Amino acid sequence: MTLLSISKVRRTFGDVTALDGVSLDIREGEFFALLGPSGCGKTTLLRILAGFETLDEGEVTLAGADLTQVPAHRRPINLMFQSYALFPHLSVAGNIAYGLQRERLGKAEIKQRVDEVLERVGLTHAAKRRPQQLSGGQRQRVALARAIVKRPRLLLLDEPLSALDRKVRAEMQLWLKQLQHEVGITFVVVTHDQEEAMSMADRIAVLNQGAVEQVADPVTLYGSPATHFVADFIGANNFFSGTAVAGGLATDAFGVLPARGGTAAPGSPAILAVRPEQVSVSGGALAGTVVDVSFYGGLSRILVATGDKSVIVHQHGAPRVAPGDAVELGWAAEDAVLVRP
Ligand SMILES: Nc1ncnc2c1ncn2[C@@H]1O[C@H](COP(=O)(O)OP(=O)(O)OP(=O)(O)O)[C@@H](O)[C@H]1O
Repeated sequence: MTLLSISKVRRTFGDVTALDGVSLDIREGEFFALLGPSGCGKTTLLRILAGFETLDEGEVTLAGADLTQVPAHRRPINLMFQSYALFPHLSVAGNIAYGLQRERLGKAEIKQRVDEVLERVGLTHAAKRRPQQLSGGQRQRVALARAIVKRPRLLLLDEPLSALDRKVRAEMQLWLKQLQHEVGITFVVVTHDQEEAMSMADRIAVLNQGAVEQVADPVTLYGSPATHFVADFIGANNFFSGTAVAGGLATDAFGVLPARGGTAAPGSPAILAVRPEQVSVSGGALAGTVVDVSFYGGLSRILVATGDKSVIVHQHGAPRVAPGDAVELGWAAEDAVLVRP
């Protein structure tokens, strides 16, 4: 069931078009990510949903009711900022209780809800501590506790993990996803980090220059990107340009390269995208020379020169080629996809 419906939303700032007719449907209970590079408009969209920003055109409804006329504090929506902005003079429990106290709930109910949420985020033992006595990951969990204790219908998270270091971030990604499934609140997270979006979200909208390029689940986005931008933004990829034909892409330099049809119409200009892990180094039709090999433990990254192009190949485990080796690059047609330029 659709919880949040965003329809043809436009927002300009002077001559900058931050949102250029964005339409999205977000389902009840979903973990949804808005992903895109800096400046693509994702924060503006989040702020519109939260009620801190107005729109020029378009509609936003929550459970069928117009949201745009509802002031920020009356919306059943909570926004968790990038900087968690915890009150330094309040304890962890005090920080979490704050919003409920402002709603003038009874003491007993506040205590019960705070205790429940503390347990949910694994911070019962730290209830009396001050924010500055916590680690970055723990502070993050307090901020989340504070947001979910109010039981919003929709929780908006702006780059929620960006303040954390890499290792803690990876743990928090898993934790956040579990938490979301447990509490069942619809999450909309803004991020420019494609790995973060891929690992957490049920569905992702990829934004580029104020417009939605594609909305899909992570596996579909990775395996069947609709556009060159999506294929490039998500994960590593190799690209060839040419004309879509039956069975692949016609190129000037390499003849017809095998690929599935994807989103490119036959006869039209198209880009072939093939993931490095789908490219093999023997038995293919593209003659090349290994230029560089790097080993990353579980993965080897091999750079091959063919014609005037460099192709990246990933091999599982230790490399099985060395610089200077002659190779024959190839891939199966179903492992490459034609996308719109
Ligand atoms: N209040 C404002 N006044 C003028 N321009 C703005 C304002 N807010 C946003 N913009 C512009 O609108 C565009 C989209 O900004 P937005 O903050 O939504 O992007 P973003 O994808 O969230 O980027 P980032 O990841 O860097 O925060 C940018 O070009 C930005 O400079």
